[in-house]
Amino acid sequence: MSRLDDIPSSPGKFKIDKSSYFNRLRFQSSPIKFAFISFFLLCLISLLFLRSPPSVNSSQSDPSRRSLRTFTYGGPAWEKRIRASARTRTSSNGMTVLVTGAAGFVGTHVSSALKRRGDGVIGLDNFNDYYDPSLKRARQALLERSGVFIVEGDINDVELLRKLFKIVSFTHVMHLAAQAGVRYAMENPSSYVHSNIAGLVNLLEVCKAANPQPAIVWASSSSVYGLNTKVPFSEKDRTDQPASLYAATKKAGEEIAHTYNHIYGLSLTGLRFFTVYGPWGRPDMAYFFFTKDILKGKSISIFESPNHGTVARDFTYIDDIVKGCLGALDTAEKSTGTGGKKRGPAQLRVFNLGNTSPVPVSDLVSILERQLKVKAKKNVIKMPRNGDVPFTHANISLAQRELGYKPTTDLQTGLKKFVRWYLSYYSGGKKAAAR
Ligand SMILES: O=C(O)[C@H]1O[C@H](OP(=O)(O)OP(=O)(O)OC[C@H]2O[C@@H](n3ccc(=O)[nH]c3=O)[C@H](O)[C@@H]2O)[C@H](O)[C@@H](O)[C@@H]1O
Repeated sequence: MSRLDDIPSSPGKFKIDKSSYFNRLRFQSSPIKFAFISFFLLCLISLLFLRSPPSVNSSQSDPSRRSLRTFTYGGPAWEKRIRASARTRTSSNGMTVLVTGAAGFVGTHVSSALKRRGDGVIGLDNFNDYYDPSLKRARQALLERSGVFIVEGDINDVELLRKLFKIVSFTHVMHLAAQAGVRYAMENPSSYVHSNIAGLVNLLEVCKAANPQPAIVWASSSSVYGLNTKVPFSEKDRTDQPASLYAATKKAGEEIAHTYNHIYGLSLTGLRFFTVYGPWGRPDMAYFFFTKDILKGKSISIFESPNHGTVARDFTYIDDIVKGCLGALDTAEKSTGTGGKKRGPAQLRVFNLGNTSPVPVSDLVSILERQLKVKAKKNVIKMPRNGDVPFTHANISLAQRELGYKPTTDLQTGLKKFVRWYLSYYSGGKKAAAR
């Protein structure tokens, strides 16, 4: 029984009055009818508009829950900054590199190293808030002082990418923009698909259509080895058992790279980074937030594998990674296609960039304790089912042979540099870290 039927007095009359009123509206007054329908449609459109994802220059959408922002670009002053930043110092054989994710940890260091040696560099970054964007802004300011301009935009923005390729004839793309982090993939899976798969495809689409096509070097990850137990991890080992969605998207990226190399003749080099750390690092990584928490007197969780086994990582210092990136750019052959058509076989490579000496996480904590001169409040727990793997260990002989890659910084030395930077960046040490 509907609630209307509960009305005790004259329900018929009530109903008759109501229907005759609507009958009058429907059949006798077309202007009122028109106004009523228009108002209804307007409300519906507004509702749909408000519910749809925000547009970025109206050519892209961002399903990530974090990056709800729009970008503005264009104009003669903007183009002038791009041209200035892209200028090479050594006019003969300098590269012109588009660095995506330039305000990120590795992106900042690579951009700065390229600029220092005279290459032309244009950065691209969407400045999302996966971690404190003010750190990204500080890195941007650092790069600006050395003459690197970062364009604010997303790799999914096809119009922006086309525009950049129209203004600058990039010889290389160093693709570092990605949704990083292993554990966050369980919280926000779509951001990984958006950046690491859709974004990569979008970028490769623009690269394949460019004339000339650039050579592309991009960041894969040690996480592609997943549950592989054969150590040290070699590029020939199986990578078909990813333990996290993050790893799965990086593995997918390697397959996508194969496709674009095969169909369009794009020169592609994937670099499997092994837990990169150092100054200007990522606050979502363990060594970074352990430092912060130790200084704040907060307890930290140290994971252990089943049967009290240690969890270890082949921690790799940022300067060594930068050398590997530059080595990959320097040895990258030209793409063979033009304007979307393949003209011959092109280079396709994958390299491990690790340190070759895994260190237990508990040792990492001991080193931090010594350098911070503060005892950590340790909470040893069984590794949660969060996508983490128990250990990583790189075999780097291929990168050594082909890129001249030779890591020289051990964890103790690298962490010392990180801690020095951390304390000076969050000046005031303990006090500032507690902010
Ligand atoms: O090598 C890689 O490819 C990956 O390296 C890191 O991932 P991860 O090695 O897991 O680095 P952290 O998140 O800094 O963790 C380091 C170690 O600390 C452990 N950990 C982490 C968090 C925590 O609370 N406790 C803890 O013991 C982890 O299990 C891991 O063994 C990066 O976060 C990834 O983006 C990157 O792709």
